[in-house]
Amino acid sequence: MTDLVLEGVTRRYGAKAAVEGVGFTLRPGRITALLGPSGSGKTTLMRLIAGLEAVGAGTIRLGDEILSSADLHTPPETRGVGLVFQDYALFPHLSVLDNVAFGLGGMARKARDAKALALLDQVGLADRARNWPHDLSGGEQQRVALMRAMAREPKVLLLDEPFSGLDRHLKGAVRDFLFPALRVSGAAVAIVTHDVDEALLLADDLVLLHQGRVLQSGTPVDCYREPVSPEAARLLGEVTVLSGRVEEGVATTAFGILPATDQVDGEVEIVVRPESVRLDRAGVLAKVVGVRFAGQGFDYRLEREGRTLSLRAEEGRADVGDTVTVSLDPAAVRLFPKSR
Ligand SMILES: Nc1ncnc2c1ncn2[C@@H]1O[C@H](COP(=O)(O)OP(=O)(O)OP(=O)(O)O)[C@@H](O)[C@H]1O
Repeated sequence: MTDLVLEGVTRRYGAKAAVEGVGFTLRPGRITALLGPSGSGKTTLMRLIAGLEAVGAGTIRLGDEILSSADLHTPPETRGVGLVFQDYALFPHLSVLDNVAFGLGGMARKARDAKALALLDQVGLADRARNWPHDLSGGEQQRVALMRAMAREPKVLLLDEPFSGLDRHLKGAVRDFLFPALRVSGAAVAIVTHDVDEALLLADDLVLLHQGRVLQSGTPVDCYREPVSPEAARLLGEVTVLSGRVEEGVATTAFGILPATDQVDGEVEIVVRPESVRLDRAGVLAKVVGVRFAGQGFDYRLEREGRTLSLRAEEGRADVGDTVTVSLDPAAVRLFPKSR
């Protein structure tokens, strides 16, 4: 099993770079989520890895084999890379079984059908083998499309928004079967998603993209807890960026002071997530300007000195207009020297 490695990958459309100097590694048996706002280059990267686009600069290699460089381009069909797009289009004129068997090209018919049936069985659809795709629900079609891609035993599997279009319940069901199956298959898997919670929950690795560049890559825990910049932090959920000033190891903010012994004196940006703000009798006064029930808890909007901040609390103890006392959790907030 081999790593898929991107180094310095650039692709331009006219004067504009859709991706620029991108490097990351997809590892066998691991699922890497590409996360980033619309237009950050996620789909372009998938197309480059699949070989549907040529790179302008940089290399894409599978182990020692170069798949793409400025002067070399392996065609998509010989890369060993499987691609499943959002609309997971099955061939409407082929049965469910034949759709999966389609991926098994060179085999004798009987062996091919037996293997396709075994794959369908893995996802609980063996009894639907003789159906037409349109007889199946969206979630079932999704599973068939994935099995069609997996039938070829790709070394790399790319999934572009595989869960968009599925309702919440179906998403859960598809994910529960899919992710363990993908890890066992040993393929290096990349998944494009807009859903931050999904990426944090399910991926082994993240690649955070912004304007065609990688802001940060690493495990979900590392990316969430140790963002490299306020921009990277913003990609993984709600944050407030407070400005502050460090003097002699102490940062002063609108919401109180923080230890900052590892910071040089000067202006800083402080990344605060809702769960890094605590209701604290010893804290500073803040006014509640919004309360929202969020299922597992309550989201408060707090205001102090003209700055607002979100706080997540288990109990709904305060209403709009109330005053509460809060502090920032020094272990959970992150300070960055202010970029000029
Ligand atoms: N064929 C193309 N011609 C011109 N520009 C393109 C082309 N494909 C992509 N781009 C541009 O490259 C940038 C990256 O696009 P890409 O589709 O990769 O982003 P994305 O992160 O997948 O976005 P989304 O989440 O909206 O799908 C965008 O600015 C897009 O307009």
